[in-house]
Order: sequence, then structure tokens, then C-alpha cells
Amino acid sequence: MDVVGLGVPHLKTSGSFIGNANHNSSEFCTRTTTNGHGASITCYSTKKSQDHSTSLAPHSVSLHGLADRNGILRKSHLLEPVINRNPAGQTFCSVGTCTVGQSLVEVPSHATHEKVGVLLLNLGGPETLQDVQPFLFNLFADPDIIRLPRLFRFLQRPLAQLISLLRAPKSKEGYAAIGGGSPLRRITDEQAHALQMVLQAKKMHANVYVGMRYWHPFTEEAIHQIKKDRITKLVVLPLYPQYSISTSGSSIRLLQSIFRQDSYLSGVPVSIIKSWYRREGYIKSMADLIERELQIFSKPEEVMIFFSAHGVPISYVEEAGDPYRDQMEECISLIMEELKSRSISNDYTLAYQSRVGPVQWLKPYTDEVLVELGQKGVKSLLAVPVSFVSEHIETLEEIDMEYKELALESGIENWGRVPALGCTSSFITDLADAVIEALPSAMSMSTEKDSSLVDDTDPVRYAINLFFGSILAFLLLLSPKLISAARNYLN
Ligand SMILES: C=CC1=C(C)c2cc3[nH]c(cc4nc(cc5[nH]c(cc1n2)c(C)c5CCC(=O)O)C(CCC(=O)O)=C4C)c(C)c3C=C
Ligand SMILES: [Fe+2]
Repeated sequence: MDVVGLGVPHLKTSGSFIGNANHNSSEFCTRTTTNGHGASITCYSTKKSQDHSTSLAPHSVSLHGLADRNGILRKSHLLEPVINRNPAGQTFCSVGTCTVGQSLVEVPSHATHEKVGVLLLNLGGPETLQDVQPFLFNLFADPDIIRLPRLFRFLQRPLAQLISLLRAPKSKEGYAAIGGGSPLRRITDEQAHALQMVLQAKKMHANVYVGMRYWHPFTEEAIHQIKKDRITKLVVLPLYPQYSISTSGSSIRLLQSIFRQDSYLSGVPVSIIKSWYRREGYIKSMADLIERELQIFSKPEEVMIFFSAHGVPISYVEEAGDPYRDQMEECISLIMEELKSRSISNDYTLAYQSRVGPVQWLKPYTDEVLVELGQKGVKSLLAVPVSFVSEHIETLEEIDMEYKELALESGIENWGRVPALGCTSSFITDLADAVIEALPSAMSMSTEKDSSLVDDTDPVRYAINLFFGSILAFLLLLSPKLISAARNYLN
């Protein structure tokens, strides 16, 4: 209704006016939404201007809280003051939808008595060369990375030990070439900080945590802190735009198993953003980066846009139903559509990089396509890493060094590479919007036990498994197929 007769003739709300919160001051409250427990109340303090008309001036403060069924807003239910501006920076409104002047203003209804947490999930990377082998062990010990039949699960850790030892020298070379360690922790911390700042600017006060799957700060460490901070609502945001069983899937499964076994955490409403590659803000941010890098070439329209995504074994997609390839292809189409709307219609292609081990991975392979393109006479190429939003070993070493060298050897003359999104402000703003949009759908995780989890807590059982597992792994490694597998991990 129109809120008139209060000296605020231009203010309307979608709910009903319920009276002054404080008769001695120029504050009033409106009931803007109702729920099962009462009404959601917005209070405004008004300001008298020089011509004695009363308005909600730009520096006015809105208060909001939950009223009881009779519409009485108790002091204990009053939440922190909130100032919300419309895009013109002039409108003040709080919970619900309010109309000020002619414009509708939607305001997220996050109650500030809640302690909101945002957990960013990422892969993690070794910070020093000494960390490389134990990091690789954690990675290969993950049943979502090396998927053994259930019967052979007891081999997971001995096999991880073996493969990590075999792989470590090659990995170390790569990390040494990019300065002796992964930049992932630093960049993810910067993204977390930037996200917290943007959320704050959008009036959502949240603690942002980083939980890595295979190195510090481990997901378990982040969750420990979340508990310590008594977070009451959590948004989980994996920093992978597209979902894969091996990345977001693995982190989410770990999270679920921890939450289900903890009485406090199992009651915390959680909202998980499984993938977000369709978001307009992300697509536009990627298109901005590509558009900018194209300008560096002398003939931008002749450049082949080469999307290079981290691969997964093909069995993930074709047997386990991983949506990764479909999502990747759709993501690339959306980016190209956005570029087309900006009159950029370059040729483009998608290939998959970073395969490890003896099995077939998603095709075509980046290295093979680069050679083919060179042979076909492509002279200018812009590489676009698309499965990850930070610089890491596979952009800094594999693309910038190995693939660049291969491309130049194959006849490509002009090479460029789009940087990872990192802390690009349009991107971080979009992540903040994703978090705000996800918050209302937060729900408690079930307390049921995940039967797929292997119980590693019994030390005797663990020792027996380790002993027999090592022998079996050793014997298996003597078979020709596994010898060739081992060679593949080494190279
Ligand atoms: C979307 C991104 C990623 C997918 C999918 C993915 C699957 C996947 N990875 C391996 C094996 C390794 N990955 C390694 C490093 C690594 N992987 C990703 C991302 C994805 N992995 C990132 C961002 C990183 C780098 C972290 C850093 O330190 O900068 C490594 C270690 C490096 C190396 O030795 O090459 C391995 C090994 C598998 C087997 C897999 C799918 C099953
Ligand atoms: Fe990987």
C-alpha cells in the first residue's frame, strides 16, 4: 500500500504499514512479508529536509527484524541497521520488496542475526617441492580420482603411495619451473577476501572460508573454523565452473560425510552451488578477457580461439555419468554466443589437457590438436584455459611452456593466452550474486551415514589392509599393463 499521512508521501511498500516503532522519533515500521512465525518488519528513520517535507534521505538507516503474530517488533528481534541503495544510490529499504518513488527495489531477506559462512572449495596445491609427493598421495588416495571397484578399495592407499612416488619427480619439475610451488592457496585466499568485501558492499555480512581437497588449508580445517565461529547458515561454492565427479563432486562428498557425522553441522542449513558456468556474469567476464587478448594480435579476426579444458578419464563421462563434458561444451557455446553478440566471430575449438595414467581421457587431446592446427596452416592462436579460475601449474607450466613450445614448433607463429579470472571484479561480483541467490535455499544435510565411506579409523584393519594391499599392488605392478601404467604416470 501507499504509505501516506506520515510525511513520507512517496514511499510504498508491498506489505502494510503497522505503525511507529518509536513515537518519540521519526521512525516507522512496515510489515513487508509474513511467514509462519510472524511478520517481517522494516523500520525506517526519516529525515526532514529544508523545505520541511520528510523523506527517506540517502543517509537514512533502515532497521529490520521479525515481529510476532501481533505485529509487535521486540527490541531483541531487531536486527542490525541496514542501508540499501538502489542503483542510483538513493533508495532505502530493507527486508522484502519496497517501492520508493516509481521504482521497485528487491532486497535479499538474509536475517543478520544469522552468522552466514561461505565455503570456497578448491583442489589445493603443494607450496614447496617437499609437499609434492604427499600432495600427490592425497590426490591419488581419493576414490573419486582413482576409481577402483569396491572390492579393490583396500588397495587405494597403497596404490596412491606407489603412484605418488612414481609421479613425484615429474610433478616436481613442473612446480620447480613455476617458482617451486603452486600459487593456488595465495590466489584462492585473495578471491575469498575479495568475495567477502563484495558481499559486505552488498550488505551481506559473511565469513568466507577456503577448504582445499588435497592440501592446506584442508576442507577439514575450514570446517573446524566454521564450527568454532558458530556459523548458522552456509553457502558452499566450489571454484570449478563446471561440475565433475573428480573435482566438485569429490569435495562435496567429503563435505557431506563430515556434516552427517557431526551433530552441530548436521543441523546447519547448507546451500551448495554445484556448478555455475551458465551465469551471465561468468560468461561475460570470460568474454571480456578473450576480447581484450584478441586485441593484442595484429589481425584479431584471424586468431583461432583455442579453449583448453582439464581432461577427465572418458569412463567418468561414459560410464559414471559425469556431466563434465556436456557442461564444458555448453559453456564454450555460451562464451562464443556472447562474443558473437559483440561482433566477434572467430573460429574456435575445444580440446582437453593434462591427462595422467594409462586410460583413455576426454578427446581431442590438446597437444594433438595443436600439432594438427599447425599443420593445417593456422598461424595465430589464443589459448583459453576454461575449467579453472586461478592460475596454476597447468596454465603456468603446461600451457605457457609446453604447449606454447609445441605450437610454435608446429607452425603456429603468433601465440597468446587468456589469463585465469582470478580476482577480476566482474567475476567476483557475479560470485557474490550467486552466493546471495543461493542462501535462501539452504537446507540441513541429512544425518544418515554414507555407506560408501570406507572406515579407516580401525588401526588394526588399516595395518592389515596396508600390508596385504602393498603386496598385491606390487604384484599387480609386475603385470605388463600396470608397468605401462606406471610409465605413463612417470611421463
Ligand atoms: C577442472 C579441473 C580439474 C579436473 C577435472 C581434474 C581432474 C583430474 N586431475 C588429475 C590428476 C592431477 N591433477 C593435478 C593438478 C591439478 N588438477 C587441477 C584441476 C583438475 N583436475 C588443478 C587446478 C591442478 C593443479 C594444482 C596446482 O598445484 O597448481 C595433478 C598434479 C600436477 C601434476 O603432476 O600434473 C595431478 C596428478 C586426475 C587423475 C583427474 C581426474 C580423474
Ligand atoms: Fe587435475
